[in-house]
Amino acid sequence: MTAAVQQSSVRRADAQRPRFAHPAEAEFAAFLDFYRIAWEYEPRSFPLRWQDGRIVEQFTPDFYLPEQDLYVELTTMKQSLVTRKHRKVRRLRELYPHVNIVLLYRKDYHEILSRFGYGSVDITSLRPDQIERVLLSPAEIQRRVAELGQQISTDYAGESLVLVGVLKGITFFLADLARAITRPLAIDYLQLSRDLREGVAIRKDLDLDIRGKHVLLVEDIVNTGLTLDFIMRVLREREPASLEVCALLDKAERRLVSVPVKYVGFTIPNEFVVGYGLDYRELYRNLPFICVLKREVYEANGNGHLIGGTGQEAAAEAAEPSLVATRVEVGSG
Ligand SMILES: O=P(O)(O)OC[C@H]1O[C@H](OP(=O)(O)OP(=O)(O)O)[C@H](O)[C@@H]1O
Ligand SMILES: Nc1nc2[nH]cnc2c(=O)[nH]1
Repeated sequence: MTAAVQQSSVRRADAQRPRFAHPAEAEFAAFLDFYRIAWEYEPRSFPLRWQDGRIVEQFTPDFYLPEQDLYVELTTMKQSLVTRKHRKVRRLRELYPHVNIVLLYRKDYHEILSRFGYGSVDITSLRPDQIERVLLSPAEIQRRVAELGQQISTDYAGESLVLVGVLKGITFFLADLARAITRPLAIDYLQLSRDLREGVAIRKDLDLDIRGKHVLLVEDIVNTGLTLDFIMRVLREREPASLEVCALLDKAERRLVSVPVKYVGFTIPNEFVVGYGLDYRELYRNLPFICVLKREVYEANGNGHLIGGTGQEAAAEAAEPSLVATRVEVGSG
């Protein structure tokens, strides 16, 4: 079964956007949307003071970020406002010690990102303005990987399996998926070489004998399907008891060869993506989220940070604008 569910929950349609009391709030909401951080606007009021049993003062923080169970109150540099807000936040913390709240200045918006797993944006020399858009946040990836792990554990009940990862893009997905699967499993790796004249070949073969084993081939992304088709044919010859595929990302509209992908994390549009193992000329694998790069990042020739020479063409090809779609879907196998 493959269920396709629209996955734009954190980006709401204009009609659903609340009426913000202040432009700074609209700006903060846009910032959260860009990084695909879920938010609610003023969902709860906290009574702060009572008189004769009646509430005479209450505080409604601007935002609630459910993924971190965190309330955010925005503030400006205007001292009178800041002092009043500090007092309210202090009082709220006294009365409701279990409630997490931060008072946030505009200049500090980016600080909040580390709480949501975005700490590597700076250390990998990928500036936020080089990101066309964040396609999948760390939280979205982790939720889906957990679901895949559960489903695979159920499907392989009573069995053990061999996870075969295709290097190198698989690094983080395989590590996370393996820990989300509750069946006994072995892990092995394949690496391929690609040559324009000689085609695809195995550069690093499996260490394990997979004959009679339940093999789950794990890929970071399926695009044309040519890589997967080659690997499936090689592995089938070794007569495993079963052979299935789990791919984190599926660019279904790019498919040239039909390949059976039983478990799909996300069906994504035809854009060149990096992060969470996926590279552009060996960079950006360590981003904990998946994003589309701005064209100028991969069109800027001679960038001293870049390594290798094949990604640029792939990126340009994969980002063919006429084929760009705008949806991300979640599929379950
Ligand atoms: O469906 P296809 O069109 O064949 O493309 C999918 C392949 O491309 C990527 O590998 P890449 O060559 O980028 O290697 P890497 O994993 O080392 O980054 C990915 O890991 C798949 O193996
Ligand atoms: N990094 C990366 N590798 C790919 N291989 C096929 N498609 C992609 C992509 O979008 N990003």
